[in-house]
Amino acid sequence: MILGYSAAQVRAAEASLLAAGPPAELMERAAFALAVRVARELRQRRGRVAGAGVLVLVGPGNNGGDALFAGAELARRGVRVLAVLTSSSVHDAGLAALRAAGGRVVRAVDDLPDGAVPVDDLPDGAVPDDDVPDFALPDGAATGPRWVGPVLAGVESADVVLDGLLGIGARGPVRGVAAEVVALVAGLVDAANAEPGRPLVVAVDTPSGIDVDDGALPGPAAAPDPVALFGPGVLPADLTVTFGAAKAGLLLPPASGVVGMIDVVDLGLDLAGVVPVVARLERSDVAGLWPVPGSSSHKYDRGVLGVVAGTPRYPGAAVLTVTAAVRAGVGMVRYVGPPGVTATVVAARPEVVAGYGRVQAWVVGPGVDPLDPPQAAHVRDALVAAHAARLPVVVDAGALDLLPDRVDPWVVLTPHAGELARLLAERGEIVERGDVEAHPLTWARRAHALTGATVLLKGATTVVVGAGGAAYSQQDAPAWLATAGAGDVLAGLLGALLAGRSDEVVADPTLAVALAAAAASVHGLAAGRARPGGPVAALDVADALPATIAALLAVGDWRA
Ligand SMILES: NC(=O)C1=CN([C@@H]2O[C@H](COP(=O)(O)OP(=O)(O)OC[C@H]3O[C@@H](n4cnc5c(N)ncnc54)[C@H](OP(=O)(O)O)[C@@H]3O)[C@@H](O)[C@H]2O)[C@@H](O)CC1
Ligand SMILES: [K+]
Repeated sequence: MILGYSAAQVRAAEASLLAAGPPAELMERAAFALAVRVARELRQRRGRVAGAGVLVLVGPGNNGGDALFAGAELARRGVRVLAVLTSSSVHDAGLAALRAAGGRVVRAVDDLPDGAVPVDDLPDGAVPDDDVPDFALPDGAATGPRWVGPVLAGVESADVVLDGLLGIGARGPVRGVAAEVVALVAGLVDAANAEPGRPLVVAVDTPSGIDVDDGALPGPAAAPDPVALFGPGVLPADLTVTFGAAKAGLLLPPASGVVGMIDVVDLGLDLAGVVPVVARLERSDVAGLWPVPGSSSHKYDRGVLGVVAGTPRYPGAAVLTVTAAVRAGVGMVRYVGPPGVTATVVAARPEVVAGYGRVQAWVVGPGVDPLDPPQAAHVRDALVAAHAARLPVVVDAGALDLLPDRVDPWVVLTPHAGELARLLAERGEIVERGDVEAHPLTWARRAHALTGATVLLKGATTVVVGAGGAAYSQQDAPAWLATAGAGDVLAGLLGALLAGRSDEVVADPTLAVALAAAAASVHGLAAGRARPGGPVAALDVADALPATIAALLAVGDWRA
């Protein structure tokens, strides 16, 4: 499990370590680990470290200090290091170390005296002069500040760009020259995306331009400058090397989309007893949550799932939901719907039993039109019956419009951003889809507070919140999974999980939150397994569930 903490939690945990030893020691350890990680990337990309090019973007604080010390270590290993300073004062000891190791420095500050050259500190003989090459400005940038040329050349000749502009001290959108550097470098890297030699962007602790605590992207979303050269207010990373513990913002959307791989450097922080802001389940965690039948299990204790899904207009949603539940290993499915849809469902899945009966959990809503009286009545009946019998329910799609004001915490809502905005607006909040997308954790929490339900907010990164403040973020799905019917499969899969552990979920509703996160994870993994690297249809995802679950459980066994 990856645990994501707030900047304040990390600083508090660091305080005791800082009190125990010299303050520079932590930074040296962080920087050394970062340099080793970058060296590994360079070796993989080029076969050797010496002779590689690394561009280091340096901000005013300790994040810049980390980057400078790492740059120094890389320079000692024969890497051509060019540091871009975005502030008139940077970490002194880090800068001295970089200079001593033969690194070169460009000052990207607006207050250069007339006639000053932005490149300084070229140690005699340490680096050939042509290492900071001609600064040909592209069209449209000819009037840009003088540092633009060296930065352009630096990006062009870099194997790795190290983003040490801002870490956990960042507040709001990137300001000043650093914002221009972010925009320029992000634009250049993006433009080079299709090229084989595009530099790898490694974020130091966090990508600059994200909100470290809630994963928001407070800067401009697109080019602030009409010249296409300049990009957005964040520098997307391929790899984030984060120190001490993962920061919550790395796990939370939308920032989770710009952090790349996450590597946590252990600094020996003591976070015991500190409740993380958000958690991400890894495969072994999901395996541990899965209800696995024992030798004496029968279909009833494996869970019976009631499903109210589909209408004559959307029969496919019912087929997808029950197929996913059956494929996920539920003991039995009871389907409730109009006769024509029932016939289609039973033809597709002969295991399904039609009509009401005893169940351990419900899924209501996939493919249901809330204005379709018979199915809307079934949804309402199921919600009432589930509340009376204390049974978990997945409330999806059309059933979200039929939700009572308050529900039990073992009721799991599965909206996407637009549906969540509508649900919140109906409860008096002034919020639109874009607001939910910009601050998904905040609005999912609000929906939980207003309704009492566990809330699974679907997206490229899925956020789940619920009882006790528990929050998860899962990012296991390929982009191809954004396809019709994928939500129906998720609802059926989650229903199977809740039915399999129904009593435990009601006894401890935080389990509903974890199981919803597990379902989101398996959903994404199954999509990847169904059609690796290519388009995937919803039914393919459902069909890939048994093999996906088997592979997860094999990992679980191996770890045990
Ligand atoms: N603590 C530890 O033990 C360890 C910490 N470590 C490292 O330290 C990092 C934290 O360092 P930090 O506290 O110096 O903050 P950092 O992120 O460098 O930025 C602060 C500077 O940025 C400025 N600034 C703020 N917002 C801005 C914006 N939007 N746009 C532009 N500027 C902005 C802000 O200015 P101010 O707002 O104060 O005017 C201030 O000058 C941490 O992420 C990790 O890398 C590791 O070495 C391990 C040990
Ligand atoms: K950074």
